[in-house]
Amino acid sequence: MWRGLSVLASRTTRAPSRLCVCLRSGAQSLAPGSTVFALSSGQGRCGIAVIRTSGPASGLALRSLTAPREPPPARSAALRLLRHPRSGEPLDRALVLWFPGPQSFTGEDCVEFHVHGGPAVVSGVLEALGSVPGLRAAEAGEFTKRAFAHGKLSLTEVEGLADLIHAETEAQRRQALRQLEGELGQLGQHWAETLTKALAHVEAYIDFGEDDNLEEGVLEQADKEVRALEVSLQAHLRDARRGQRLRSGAHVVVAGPPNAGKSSLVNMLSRKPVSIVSPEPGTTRDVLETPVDLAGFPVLLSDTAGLREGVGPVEQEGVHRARQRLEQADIILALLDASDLGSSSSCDFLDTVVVPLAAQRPDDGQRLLLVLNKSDLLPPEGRVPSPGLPPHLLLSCLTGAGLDDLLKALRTQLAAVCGDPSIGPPLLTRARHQHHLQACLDALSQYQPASDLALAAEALRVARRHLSHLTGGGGTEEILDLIFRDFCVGK
Ligand SMILES: Nc1nc2c(ncn2[C@@H]2O[C@H](COP(=O)(O)OP(=O)(O)OP(=O)(O)O)[C@@H](O)[C@H]2O)c(=O)[nH]1
Repeated sequence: MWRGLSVLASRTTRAPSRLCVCLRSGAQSLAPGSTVFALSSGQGRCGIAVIRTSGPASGLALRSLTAPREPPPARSAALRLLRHPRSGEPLDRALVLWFPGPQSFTGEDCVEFHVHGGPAVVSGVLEALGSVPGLRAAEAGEFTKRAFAHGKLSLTEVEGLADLIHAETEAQRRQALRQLEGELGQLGQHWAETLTKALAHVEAYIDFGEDDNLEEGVLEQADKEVRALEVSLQAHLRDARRGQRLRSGAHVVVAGPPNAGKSSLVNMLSRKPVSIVSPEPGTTRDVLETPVDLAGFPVLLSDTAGLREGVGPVEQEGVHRARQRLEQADIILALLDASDLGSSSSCDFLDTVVVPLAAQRPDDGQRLLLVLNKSDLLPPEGRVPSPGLPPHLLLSCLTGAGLDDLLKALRTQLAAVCGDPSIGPPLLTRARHQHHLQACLDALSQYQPASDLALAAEALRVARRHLSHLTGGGGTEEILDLIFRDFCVGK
C-alpha cells in the first residue's frame, strides 16, 4: 500500500485543465483551506492500516499527533508514538510519512499514518485527527478529485485508477494500469497535437494565401494528416466495445439441448454449485447467471434451459428466455451430448444454432465454441460418430478430460472479444471515450479545405475540442460526478 501511494505521490504536476479550474472554484468540498482525512486501506481488522490526510492543515495534524517530536524529513518513513492531541493518551506506535505539496498524490500537503490495523487503533487515530482544527472526514473519491483538480492526474488516468481499484481479473488489472500510466491520455494528446498542427497550417494559409513566404504543399500536408487521423480514430472506434467488455465482463452463454451437461459445465467453470445437475431432462428452467474469472478475463456466465420444442408452458418460457440470452451473448458455448448426436433435439440445435453461427465470420459478431460433452461415454477409440460437424472440442464434465483445451480455446476467444490488454494500442474503456471520438470524427467530416478554408479551420477547432474532453480539458462537473462516484472513501 505504501509503495503504491508513494509511487503515485512522485508524479509530476500538469497544468490544471479548464475542468479542474471549474472544479476548484465550484465544488464546496474543494474550498481553499479544507483538509481531509480518511482510512485509505480497506475496512476491517488487518496487520497495517493506512490513514492519510490532504490539505494545508496536514502539517498541523502531524505535529499535533506526534508532539513533541519534529516531523520526519519529506517522503521518509519514521517511527513515532501517536497521542491524542487533547488528552495526550497514547494511541499507537506508527510509521508516519510527510509529503509536502506539490510533490504528493493530491498536489497538497499530505500525511500518511501507517498504524496497526485493529479497529480500536484506527477509530482512535481517526477520532484524534477529527479533533485537530481545520480537519474533516473525506468524502468518497475526494483524494483523487483533489489530485485531478491540481493537475496530478488526467481524467483518463482517474478512470484508470478507479478501474484498478475495482479490477477483479488479471486482464482488467492490466488494462486499468495501462490507462492509469497515461497511455490512453497520451494517445489523445498525440491526436490533439496532430489537429493543432493542421489548424496552424490552415490558419497560416488563410492569413498569407499564396504568399511566397509560405512553404509549398502546406495545405496538402495538413489534409494528409487529418485524413490519417480519421483512419486511426475509426480503427479505435471499431475496437471500442472490446475495452468496455473488459471492464464490465464478456457474456458467455452455455446453450444446448436438454441433458447435454450445461449445468455441469457452468458449475465446473465457476467452481461452485450454481445450477442443479440432474439426469432428468429439462431441469434448468430459467437463465442462471454467475460472474467468473475465466483465464484472467471477467465473464458473466449464463446457464440456460435446454432448447427443445413441444414442452409445457413453464419450460417453454425457459426456452424463450434461453433464446433471448443467446442473442445477447458475446461467446456461445454450444454443448451437445457426444453420445447422443443423432437425437432430434441435438439435430435441431445443430441446424438452428450451431451451423448458422459457424458460418459467420468471427469478427461479424458472436463467437461460437462447439463442445461435445460426455466424451467418457464414447467408445474407447473416442471418435465422434458424426462426420461433417463444425470444428469442435471434446470434453467430459465427469472426468475433467478436455478442460484444459476448452480453457485455452476460451482464452483465445475472450482475448478477441475483450482485447488483449498486454498488447496493441490502449483501448477505449468507456462509452464517454467513444462519444468524444465519434464527435471528433463528425466534426472532421466537415473539414473540406478545397471548398471553404474558414469552415475547414472551424471544423478542426471543434474536433480538437472534442478530443480535449477525453482527458478532461473543458467540460462539466456532471462528468466528474459520474467518474468519482466509483471511488471509495480514502481514495
Ligand atoms: N457420463 C457423463 N455424464 C455427464 C457428464 N456431464 C453431465 N453428465 C450428467 O448428465 C446429466 C445432465 O447433466 P446437467 O448438467 O443437468 O445437464 P443440463 O444440460 O444442464 O440439463 P437440462 O437442465 O435438462 O437442460 C446429469 O446426470 C449429469 O451428471 C459427462 O461428462 N459424462
